[in-house]
Amino acid sequence: PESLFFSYQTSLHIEELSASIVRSHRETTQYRPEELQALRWKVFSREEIHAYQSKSVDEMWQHCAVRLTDAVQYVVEFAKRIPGFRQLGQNDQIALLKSGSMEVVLVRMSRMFNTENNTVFFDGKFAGTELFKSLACGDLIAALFEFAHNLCALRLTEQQMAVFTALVLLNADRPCLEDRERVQRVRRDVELALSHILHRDNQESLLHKLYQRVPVLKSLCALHIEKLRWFRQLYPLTVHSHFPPLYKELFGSDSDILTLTTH
Ligand SMILES: CCN1C(=O)COc2cc(N(CC(F)(F)F)S(=O)(=O)c3ccc(C)c(C)c3)ccc21
Repeated sequence: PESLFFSYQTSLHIEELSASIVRSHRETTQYRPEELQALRWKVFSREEIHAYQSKSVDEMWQHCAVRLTDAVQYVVEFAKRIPGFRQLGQNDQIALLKSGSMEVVLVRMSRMFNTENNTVFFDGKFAGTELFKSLACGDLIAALFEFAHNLCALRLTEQQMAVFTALVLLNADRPCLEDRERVQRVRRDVELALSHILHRDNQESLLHKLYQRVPVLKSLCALHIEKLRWFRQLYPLTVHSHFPPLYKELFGSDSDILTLTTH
């Protein structure tokens, strides 16, 4: 009957959509899970930790800003490969990336977390919270670790992570979107893909656990922006002349959207 054919067509489309998002995820993550697994016990020595802790606040912030910008660039690449994302208006693509890229970086950081010794992958090895002391934002670091730990504990597969991060980006409620309905239409198919994957993995319960963590993502990003404002007041020159342009454009207030639109 008609309905059977229709549902077959839809599920084929959803299967293809999931596969293409997972492929994009694999192509745009800096480290494969197996690489991180192999490195999981490479931790920093006391001397190395001391070296990081002796960096000045602005030096360590600059160091992290460069890494964060690098990670964001991969997220921009991932977004561009999500079917339907490129068909959105240019301004809407930028609005989604401006508000969502940090959230995706934070979700991806949970892949780089080792829950056994509470360390996160940083600069090639696994680091505990004490290494980031010179950032002088212990509350942000603690919140980052807490978030990464809780999400890592859900043991998402790469496929689940891939489709979940696509959903984080395709949020029709973001500020200053010109065509919300269009974003919602692209999002709907990705929502079907996530429930299809979770159903197939027999892990439907993960769906509400993931959605429960979205508000924490938002508060973490808000805390990051607040810290960045604090830092910018203390070290305006460092931000002005040493922070990557993409970082300032995404997280700074002066949003000249040049860097984001370079293909
Ligand atoms: C302080 C600004 N900041 C945040 O507020 C949100 O998270 C961040 C991540 C990253 N990098 C991870 C990335 F490269 F994936 F982005 S990191 O330099 O490797 C790193 C890894 C781990 C930690 C604990 C920190 C503190 C840094 C950089 C900056 C931030």
